[in-house]
Amino acid sequence: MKKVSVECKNICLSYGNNEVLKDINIRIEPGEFFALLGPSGSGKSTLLRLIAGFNQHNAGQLLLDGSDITHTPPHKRNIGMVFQSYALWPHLSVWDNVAFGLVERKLPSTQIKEKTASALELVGLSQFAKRRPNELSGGQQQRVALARTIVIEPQVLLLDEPLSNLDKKLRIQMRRELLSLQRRLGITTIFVTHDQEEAMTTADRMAVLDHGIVQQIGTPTALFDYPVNRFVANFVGTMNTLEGRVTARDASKVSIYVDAIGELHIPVNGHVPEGDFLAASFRPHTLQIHPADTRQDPNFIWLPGIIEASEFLGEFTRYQITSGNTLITADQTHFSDQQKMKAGQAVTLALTPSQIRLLPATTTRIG
Ligand SMILES: Nc1ncnc2c1ncn2[C@@H]1O[C@H](COP(=O)(O)OP(=O)(O)OP(=O)(O)O)[C@@H](O)[C@H]1O
Repeated sequence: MKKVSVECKNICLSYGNNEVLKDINIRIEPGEFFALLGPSGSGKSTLLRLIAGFNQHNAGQLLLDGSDITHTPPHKRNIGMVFQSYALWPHLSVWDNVAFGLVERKLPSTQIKEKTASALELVGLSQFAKRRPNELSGGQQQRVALARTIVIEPQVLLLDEPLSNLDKKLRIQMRRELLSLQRRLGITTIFVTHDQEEAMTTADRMAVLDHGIVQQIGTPTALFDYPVNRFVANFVGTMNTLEGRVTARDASKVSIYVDAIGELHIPVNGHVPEGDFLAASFRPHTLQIHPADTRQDPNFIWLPGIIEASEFLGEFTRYQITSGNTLITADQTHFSDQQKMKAGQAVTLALTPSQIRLLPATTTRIG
């Protein structure tokens, strides 16, 4: 099957006065597994339904393999969609649910038989063909919904929170299955989720949406390592930020003055936003906690801290530490009970300069 691209160009959609999608520009490459990630109400499902043809945009273009499909009705788009609720026919067997789209398209019965059998085999449900949906587990129903969609051989597969009805263990298993199926079929797939772990573990690339605006598009690693703002940074993980007033900037470093801490000199590493205030941002795993009297290696940026609380999470311990006026999260591995820091203990935090990102600050005035 030919792999196709999907492109949204300057797409806007409003419900009355409510602008739900604002100037969306995304290009999804042929064969890509692409996630739309964002909080509830950010417009993910609206965008997916628009690609399927169930919603109509007010402005912009929607291109499938380079051709504008804005005015093509849903059934002529060759796009398959799996709904969050699965939307299976309760009175039909698994076999008839999967064969439904082929019967509707009036395919010869031998082809219906062949294609239905192979779709069921693909999702590992051949032995359940005679059952009704209510005689299946959630994960099995989800596979029927997938088989029913891929049996018609769409050029694009749309998945609206397909795993949200499953418990955590099954969700992890199903997302692996989904990814392996997508890889075997090579079908361009767009996947809506509000679960960052789901998006990060499966997507080739993803777009983070907030209030109908695309905040950033990129690979999971790029979004985690180089978020463009604090919304993206915190949506794909935990990010510490120290906001400060810019005191100097040149091509190689930016200095900011942070209240109750002092001046920090941060090497330029990637894009530096404009503005008089910036947020020095760093992930919890990039920090090291040392006793307060440690000799301070000039290759690190050192911050004073007081341990507030700790949580043992098995593979690491998460510490909450006050530094200046800010609460900082630091993750540390391999602490024995003896080495564990206690609440109230004075410590020094070592920050690796290359791991610090400069992001726009939320405040324009400090103090
Ligand atoms: N048919 C509709 N009529 C009017 N407003 C709508 C309609 N469908 C969605 N909206 C509004 O559009 C916005 C985006 O909704 P959408 O369902 O796309 O968000 P979402 O990111 O998919 O959220 P969730 O994760 O909760 O499904 C919301 O403010 C919602 O209330």
